Amino acid sequence: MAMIFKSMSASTSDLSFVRQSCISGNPSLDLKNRAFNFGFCCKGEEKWKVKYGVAKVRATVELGVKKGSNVALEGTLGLDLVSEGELMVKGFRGLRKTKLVCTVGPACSSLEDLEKLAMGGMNVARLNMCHGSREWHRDVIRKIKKMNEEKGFSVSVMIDTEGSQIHVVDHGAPSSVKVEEDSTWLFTTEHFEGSRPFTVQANYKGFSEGIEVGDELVIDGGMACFVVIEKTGNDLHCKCIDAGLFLPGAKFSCWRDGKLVRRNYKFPTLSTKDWADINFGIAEGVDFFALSFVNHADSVKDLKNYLSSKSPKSIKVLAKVESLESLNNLEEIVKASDGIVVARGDLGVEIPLEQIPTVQEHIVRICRQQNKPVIVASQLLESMVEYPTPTRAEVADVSEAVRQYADALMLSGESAIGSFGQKALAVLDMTSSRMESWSREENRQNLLNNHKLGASLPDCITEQICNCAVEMANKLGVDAIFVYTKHGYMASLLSRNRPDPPIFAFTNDESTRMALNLQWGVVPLLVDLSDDAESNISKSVELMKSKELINKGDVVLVVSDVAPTRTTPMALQSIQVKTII
Ligand SMILES: Nc1ncnc2c1ncn2[C@@H]1O[C@H](COP(=O)(O)OP(=O)(O)O)[C@@H](O)[C@H]1O
Ligand SMILES: C=C(OP(=O)(O)O)C(=O)O
Ligand SMILES: [K+]
Ligand SMILES: [Mg+2]
Repeated sequence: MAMIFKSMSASTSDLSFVRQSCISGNPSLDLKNRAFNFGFCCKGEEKWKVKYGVAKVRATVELGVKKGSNVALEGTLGLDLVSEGELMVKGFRGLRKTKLVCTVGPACSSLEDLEKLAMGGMNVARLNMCHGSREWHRDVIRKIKKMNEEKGFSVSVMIDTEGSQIHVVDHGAPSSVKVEEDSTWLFTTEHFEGSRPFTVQANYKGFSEGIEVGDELVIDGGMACFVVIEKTGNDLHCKCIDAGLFLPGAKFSCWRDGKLVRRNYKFPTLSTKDWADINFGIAEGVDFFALSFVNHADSVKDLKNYLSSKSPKSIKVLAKVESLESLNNLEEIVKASDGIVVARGDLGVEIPLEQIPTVQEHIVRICRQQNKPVIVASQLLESMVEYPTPTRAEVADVSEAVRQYADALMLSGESAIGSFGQKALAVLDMTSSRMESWSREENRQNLLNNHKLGASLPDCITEQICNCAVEMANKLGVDAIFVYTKHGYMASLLSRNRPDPPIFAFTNDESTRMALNLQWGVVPLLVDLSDDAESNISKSVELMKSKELINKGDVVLVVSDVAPTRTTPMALQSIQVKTII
């Protein structure tokens, strides 16, 4: 029995719903009265396929999917469920290039919610070790891994360290507290239980070192502002000069004559707790560490050295740029890291808010020059923590990050504690897809400057091959780029040029696959690769064809890199253009 129906108006999530239900063998799949804008056919009871671009004929059907049938996991293509679904529905050009990171918190930590986020396009799940117990995080990581394994998702896991920073541990109230103009407050390290009005407790004894009478304390980048009126010992007596709010765990910066006062705390970038969290991450097999409050490249190098001796798999290290110091050492930090997080939350405490946009643009540019993935983070859709729609300004901010060709966007509180996490993810998805297609139409990637990376001849050859491959792919308007990669390097060099078509990166290394989830425009696939490059190419083309992911007439540009062997004693890097017949 073959069923075919074709009709109008629905979204990818409907398709995802259908696929998901098939995989979990949900017999109560209810397709009645649901309309779709893609064709759909079910051959026999167990197999089904989706084709895009078919005629619009309205119909409703019921699907007889056998309970427990394993439809999406057949074959060995190693393409994740979500990319496959998107590709079928939207075609090559419809694949979103910008990657999406969601912070997992109490609002989205159930298996069901994690699956919805994965379906909605979450590429990387971030766990912030500032919050929650290690047991809580372990439970979430295991759920994600189980979901990947059993349902065909490919969501990477990132652990974000707590790091050390001065903040307020108590301000006399359990949640936020209002600060009225002219009210006077005591900032102290004296430990007290319960609440004491107009008293805030700092977490570090030397918190007031270098602060003088007349200095201004700016809370959380402008939530409230105080002037220091008296200093007794380590304690500061302050008067509020700009009313606002004190949030739990608020942070502050000190200003004198309109300039930030730099105070030299000797906090280690990685505290004892952070090292314990890193060991925990290694044991749980996470894919990324995001290192908070990196000031120098050395702390990144230390962690990378530690991981190379202690972790059985490759784990990438991202540096979070969120201090003034890190901006001064930016190039060295970018060079030492596997990627960067523009952590605008804390950055906004350390530098004037109005400088954030230019600093962000600068960091994104440096990262692309150095070929390192970059995540733009914090407050992208902050109002969606409470409301179901974003502000127009937030949508404009997201669009700007996409226009700058950042690799990834990140949700924090929106997904961790917000009531509309899935909706916020959908806003990122839609907004980035729209800006990407506009950028393609405008040919904006021509504006990227092609910074030369390689010094040695082999490196220069690889880089040139990738630059030229992208130029060719764009000019020829090919449907897809295929690349075969062990460590992801060639895939990243292609991604750096922000090509029009998607980059399908075939790798036989699971950690490379998970790392590439963060890279702009790359769809990673886990496959068996042999030493024979030609056979790898023909096998993957055949597999894609058999799944009707590529069709007759499609043009694919293939970039391959063959290491010398005993029989062919020379390295061979090539660009081939294949027309599918
Ligand atoms: N694992 C967690 N458990 C509880 N709350 C969390 C967790 N992760 C994040 N949150 C909440 O989400 C908010 C936003 O997350 P994030 O931006 O990562 O942290 P922060 O605001 O501390 O920098 C946090 O303030 C916190 O209230
Ligand atoms: C991403 C950030 O770090 P965290 O949420 O851990 O403070 C930030 O400060 O913007
Ligand atoms: K953190
Ligand atoms: Mg931060």
